[in-house]
Amino acid sequence: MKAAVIVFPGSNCDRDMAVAFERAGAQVSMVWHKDTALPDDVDIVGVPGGFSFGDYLRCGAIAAKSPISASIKAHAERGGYVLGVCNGFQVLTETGLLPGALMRNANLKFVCKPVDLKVETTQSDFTSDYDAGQVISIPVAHHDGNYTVDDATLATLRDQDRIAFSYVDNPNGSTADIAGVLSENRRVLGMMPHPERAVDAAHGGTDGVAMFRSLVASLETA
Ligand SMILES: NC(=O)CC[C@H](N)C(=O)O
Repeated sequence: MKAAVIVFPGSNCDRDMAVAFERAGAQVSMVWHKDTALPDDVDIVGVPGGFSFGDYLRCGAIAAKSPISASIKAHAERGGYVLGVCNGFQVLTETGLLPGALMRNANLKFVCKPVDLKVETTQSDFTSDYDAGQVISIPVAHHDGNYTVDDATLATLRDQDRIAFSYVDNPNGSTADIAGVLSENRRVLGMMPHPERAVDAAHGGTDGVAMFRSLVASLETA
């Protein structure tokens, strides 16, 4: 299974995401944002966390205009998998691959701590190794994590079972406590918490491992 992890100026979780994929058994290439093409036969693109372009304009807005972003969009539009974490989730909303926007945290502060998440759906290759309703602990680290959608979009996300994770104790003001959402075809996941920072006992927890393992296992058998 082949993964590509995108590197923007200011990415800081790119290596962590690569290690998480590698430990789950994926072959990983790092792809600079100025490249125009993804490696051949890539199964999943990881859009990592960080502060791309210093968070100027809006978090993720400049990265969404990088040359590689058109290829990420094309990959998703032909049914390819994409995982966007934190700044990566912000990039995916800015490209239009996922609905909604990540606004400034409700308390206007940077929040950096492990949080409890409820697994809202197991109907995706990202979440199938968890149990429905399972509570997992995954770290957050952001100042613009306040996921905001209008009522009609929220109703669609609920009707289509596209809320992947919700916060048990909402740290940022997100609509309906949403921590992560899936695309309509369930192959693009964006989430503010960092599963790649929870894949080793030294991280203080390993609840992120199941996501990378289930992805690699399902993409290998696909
Ligand atoms: N860890 C991250 O990816 C942070 C994303 C973004 N820079 C924010 O603070 O909201």
